[in-house]
Order: sequence, then C-alpha cells, then structure tokens
Amino acid sequence: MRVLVALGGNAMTGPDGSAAPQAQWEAIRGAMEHVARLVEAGHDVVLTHGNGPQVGNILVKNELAAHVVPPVPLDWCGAQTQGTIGYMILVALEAALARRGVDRKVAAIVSRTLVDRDDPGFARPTKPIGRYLPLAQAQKLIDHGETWQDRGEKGWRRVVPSPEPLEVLEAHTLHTLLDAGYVVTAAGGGGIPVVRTPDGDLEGVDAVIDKDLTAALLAEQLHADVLVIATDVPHAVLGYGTPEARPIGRVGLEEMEKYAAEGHFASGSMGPKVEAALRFARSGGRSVITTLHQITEAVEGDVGTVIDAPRL
Ligand SMILES: Nc1ncnc2c1ncn2[C@@H]1O[C@H](COP(=O)(O)OP(=O)(O)O)[C@@H](O)[C@H]1O
Ligand SMILES: NC(=O)OP(=O)(O)O
Repeated sequence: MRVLVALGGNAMTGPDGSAAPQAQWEAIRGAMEHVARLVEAGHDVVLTHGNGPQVGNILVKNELAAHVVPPVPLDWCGAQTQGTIGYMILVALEAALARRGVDRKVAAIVSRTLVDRDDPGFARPTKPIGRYLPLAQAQKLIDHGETWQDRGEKGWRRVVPSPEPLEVLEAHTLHTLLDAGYVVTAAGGGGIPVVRTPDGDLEGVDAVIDKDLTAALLAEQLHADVLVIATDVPHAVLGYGTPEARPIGRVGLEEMEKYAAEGHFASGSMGPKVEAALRFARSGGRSVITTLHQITEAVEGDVGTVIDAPRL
C-alpha cells in the first residue's frame, strides 16, 4: 500500500518538548525505527513532519541577533527546518533500514506549498509555534507587536498566520521518486508557503502551514491508500481531559464530522489532525490517528481512530 505518515512534533523533540539537537536526534532515531518497520512490511512510504518548535526557535534567534545579522523571513525559516529535519531523517532512516537489511533508498525534498494571497488566515494568526512562556514574559512580546495565545497549562505560545494549503508543488518529483522505489520525506512543516504573483512567478510569504492539513492534501495528490497521523495519543478522544473521556475507534465520516462540530478536538493540536483525517477520507482514502509506535498496525490492522472513505 502507499502510505503517507505525518510525524508530529512529539516524534521529533524530547519528552519535555526540548528541541535541543541531541533531543531531536534521539527522537528522530526512535521514530525512524517505527518507519523502517513499516517499510520492511513492504509499503511505499512518504513522510511528512511538523516544524512548530523548530521554526519558532529560528524566529527567536532572528530577533535576538537582529542587530548583527539580518533577520530572515518566515518562509526561509520554514525552508531551514525542512533542511535540518530532512537531514536527520535521511541519516536515521538509512541506518534503521540498513539494520533491518532493507534495501531501499531515501530522499528528502525541499517542498513548496501554494497558498492564496487573499487567504483569511493572513489576517488572523492561528498557528502556535516555538516555546511556551508564562503570561508575564509573553506580554512583553505582545507589547512589541507579536500575537500570543493562551495554550492552557503549558503557558502562552506565539501564533502566526497559517493559510490553507492548496497544492504541494513538488508532487511530480515525488511521484517519480516513489515509482523508483524511494522512501521520501516531503512538505515538512506543511511546506514552504508560496503565492503566485500576478505575472505567474512564485514568491514566499510569512506563514507556517499546518502540516496535518498539508499531509491530507499530499496524500490525495500522491494517490495514497492510507494517511497515518502519528502523534502521542493512541486515539482522538471524546470529552478529552474530562471524567467522561472516551477513545474513538473506527468511526464513520458523518459521525466524526458531528463530533468535530461539537468542539471535541482542540484547535492547534487534535483539531487540525481530525480535520486532515476527515478531508482525506472525503477524498476516498482511509485516515488513522494514532501513536508513532503503532503506525504499521494502523496500516495493516484496526488500531487508533480510523475514518474510512464512505462507500459509494
Ligand atoms: N479530543 C482530543 N483527543 C486526543 N487528544 C487531544 C484532544 N484534544 C486535544 N488533544 C491533545 O492533542 C495532543 C496531540 O496534538 P499535538 O501535541 O499538536 O501533536 P503533535 O505534536 O504530535 O503533532 C495530545 O497530546 C493531546 O494533549
Ligand atoms: N507546521 C506544523 O504544523 O508544525 P507542528 O506540527 O510541529 O505544529
């Protein structure tokens, strides 16, 4: 089967959310063992990944060093995260495949995602990135013009514009690599956001696209059979965090749409995952939300929250 796996920040940072290099290496090495098992099982695998912690950290460096090094725009920051995370995935996945005696080549592709210049997301920042801060510290940055949001018990987090992904522009390259047997990583951090100029060129924009929404789009563009959204919880949950919490297993499209409309899935975390899973199921595929440890079982069995395409 052709499988698109979307790796969450939890798969790429330390247990405390640390984005220190050693913590990222350890997390990615662990994650690639699970991906290698999926490849060993005979599936064609495309990986995509988040970049929220990493892109936020680059922005902080930008600000702190602005008086000595020219700050770079957010699309550049996103491109940098694709490079660094793609590099770590290549090293870790190649090694994990070799240990299993699996002879498959790997590639990581710098990928652009087309968005609409007039997307309402540019006027209303919604994508949480970077570190969490207590309100007192966040307030100083808010006073300097940044937008921060209360993210609950972990603290406040900066939010940036997050337009809808319309097209992953590297799809043709990815088709070619998949047909040649590569395991590919693409559209990291939702893809580098670009818009069409009136004369038809492309130009980067200041935004971070939601990687789960791009994953659903890319899965459709690549004609994947299954979209696996790998995170740190085994299921999407109804009444999450309440005494009535109830995991959702296999669920129909309409029933899941109803739960989403009732507000069961938090924005900026489970919300976009469920939205992505719904979109891919509507396009005719099977979507699964579960933990990284269970991605092979998610493709071959019946674990996690599973939304099947409606039978026509
Ligand atoms: N209804 C829900 N069911 C399950 N998890 C939820 C729900 N609402 C919010 N969450 C939170 O969503 C988190 C997963 O989203 P996120 O941290 O953004 O994942 P990742 O970094 O892996 O992409 C879970 O750890 C959980 O705390
Ligand atoms: N770009 C993006 O959605 O990153 P996270 O999944 O790390 O938030």
